Amino acid sequence: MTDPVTLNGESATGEFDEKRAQNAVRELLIAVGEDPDREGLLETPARVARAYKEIFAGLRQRPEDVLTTTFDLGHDEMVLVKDIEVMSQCEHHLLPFHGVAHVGYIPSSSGKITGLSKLARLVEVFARRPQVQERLTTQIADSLMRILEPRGVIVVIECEHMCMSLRGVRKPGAKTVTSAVRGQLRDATTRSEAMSLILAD
Ligand SMILES: Nc1nc2c(ncn2[C@@H]2O[C@H](COP(=O)(O)OP(=O)(O)OP(=O)(O)O)[C@@H](O)[C@H]2O)c(=O)[nH]1
Ligand SMILES: [Zn+2]
Repeated sequence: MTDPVTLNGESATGEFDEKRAQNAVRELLIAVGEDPDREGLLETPARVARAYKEIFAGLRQRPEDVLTTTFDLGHDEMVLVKDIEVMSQCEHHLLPFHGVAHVGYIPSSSGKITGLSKLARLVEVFARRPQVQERLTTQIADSLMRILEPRGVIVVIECEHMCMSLRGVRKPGAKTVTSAVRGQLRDATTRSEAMSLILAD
């Protein structure tokens, strides 16, 4: 069940209307001057609808759904997963932005931790929505803080935006770096320890 509170906007439903998506793609093809009834395009509205369902699947997932496995290992020092591949869609142009996310946290004093893969799954939940990179970064950090109750969180994301490469200003290769730092990771020493781990090869 989708919890609208975790969605990007208050009136978003998270529901996927396949027929409506197909009609919209057909309309778009006509709008760009194509013939949606030519053979090569006959299946395109259905294919694009299925593709959109997949790339926006995060609208039907909650962070709680993926941060399920937690265990108390008594490890209360920093855990950092680096270079998690990010593929998201910019909400301004519905074009991809892609790159990597680095997600780290300092567990609660009881040592409550989650599975490493769950951090990558968490990135997916928020990446598979119409996004801006800043919100993607803060949503990951804030949901980790809320669900895992760690002493601190750091999320750094580096992405190239197709809307800047393919069109508009046309600057391929430009990277946008965003960060969200919470709790004890805001302290200068811990933060620089995390940053040196992130920057190390
Ligand atoms: N802050 C932020 N901006 C983004 C992101 N993705 C795309 N944008 C920017 O959103 C802006 C939208 O600007 P507009 O002037 O409304 O749109 P536009 O005429 O298509 O802009 P240009 O890309 O400059 O041609 C652009 O500057 C994009 O680079 C993002 O994740 N975060
Ligand atoms: Zn864009």
